[in-house]
Amino acid sequence: MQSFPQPAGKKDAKRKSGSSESWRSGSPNIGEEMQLRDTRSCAGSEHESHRSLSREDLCICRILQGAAQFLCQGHTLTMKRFVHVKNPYLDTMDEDILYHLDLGTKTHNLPEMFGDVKFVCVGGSPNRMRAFALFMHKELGLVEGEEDIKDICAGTDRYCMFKTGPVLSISHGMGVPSISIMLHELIKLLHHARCCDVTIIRIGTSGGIGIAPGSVVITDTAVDSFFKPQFEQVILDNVVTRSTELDKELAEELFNCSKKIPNFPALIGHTMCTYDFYEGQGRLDGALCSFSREKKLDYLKRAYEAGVRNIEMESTVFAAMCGLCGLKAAVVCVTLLDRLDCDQITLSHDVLMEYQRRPQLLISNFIKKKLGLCDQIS
Ligand SMILES: O=P(O)(O)O[C@@H]1C[C@H](O)[C@@H](CO)O1
Ligand SMILES: O=c1cc[nH]c(=O)[nH]1
Repeated sequence: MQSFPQPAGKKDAKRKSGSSESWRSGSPNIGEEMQLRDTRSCAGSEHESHRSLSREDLCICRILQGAAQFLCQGHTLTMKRFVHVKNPYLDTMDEDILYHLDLGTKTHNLPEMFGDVKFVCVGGSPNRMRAFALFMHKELGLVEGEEDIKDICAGTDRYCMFKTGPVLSISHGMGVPSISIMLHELIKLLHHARCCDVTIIRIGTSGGIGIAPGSVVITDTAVDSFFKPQFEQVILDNVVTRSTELDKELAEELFNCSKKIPNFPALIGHTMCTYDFYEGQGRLDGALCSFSREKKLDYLKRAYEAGVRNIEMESTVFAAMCGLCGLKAAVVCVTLLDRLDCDQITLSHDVLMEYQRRPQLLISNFIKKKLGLCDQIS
């Protein structure tokens, strides 16, 4: 059974313990969730319902009532969506060292360095993420020279990070453990920097199933090796199941964006995330293989029937963590081969580079559209 610690002096907000976490993107923190529920119950009779509420609850009620009045008067209320962490211990820490990023709350002015970040793009390879930052820099028409785009995490060789305008580009290495460490520190970084309305997109490579190599798959749902939309996180000696739903509206928006790029093969589908490139993805060419070609094809065909169009190694934990912390998230991966045809990646270097640039082009167009630079769509 999982129990969440409460920092001293904080309201004792108990959450249902268990192995499944249902709180999702944009939903309030554990404590906030309870306050809002109370708030809704006080809508009918102010006097009656306020009796059982604390001063904080009353305060929130008044803010919501004010907002409701504002809306009734015909105004549009835009709420900022902050990045939230779900760890009460963080508040009690004097300093937070983001070890693998070589950044910290005492050594760096994180709000000044990152406060304006609106788009975070992540991908496995450091070179790809550097290339993406340079490409974005040009596409945004920013004035400073390329040489100003330096690796912010140069003090460590674990990950690299580049910033151009409101876009942050970060490498995450290969596989769930590697991206998960990066995401813990990135999410804390965005939180410490008080970033709001952040969209995060993984731009990666993958193996396709039943689609032409070079296709760009925009993930609607990340699934595990059993085609389930979930990520199982082992916490102490418990398995906690987290949802891997991604933002469907964002996926649609990206798909619509892709239609405007000439000769751009893109589709929306499920993405399967595995813990291994070889046996885990049903390859016959690893150092170990204990299954037949028939078994492999049967598995991949069942994956296709379940809606899976590509396989990679990070999407489930990415979707789960971003969802829990209030980040609008998308996964956009190009396919390098059709796994129903082969296992080895035989693309020439040039073709591989061109394929890898496809998700970058789509995301660059999307970001420019969001920033109102539509006339500059490539
Ligand atoms: O973002 P990348 O291209 O690194 O994603 C996929 C999944 C694994 O990390 C890696 C395997 O080649 O590529
Ligand atoms: O087949 C592939 C290709 C790229 N990345 C993967 O995880 N699998």
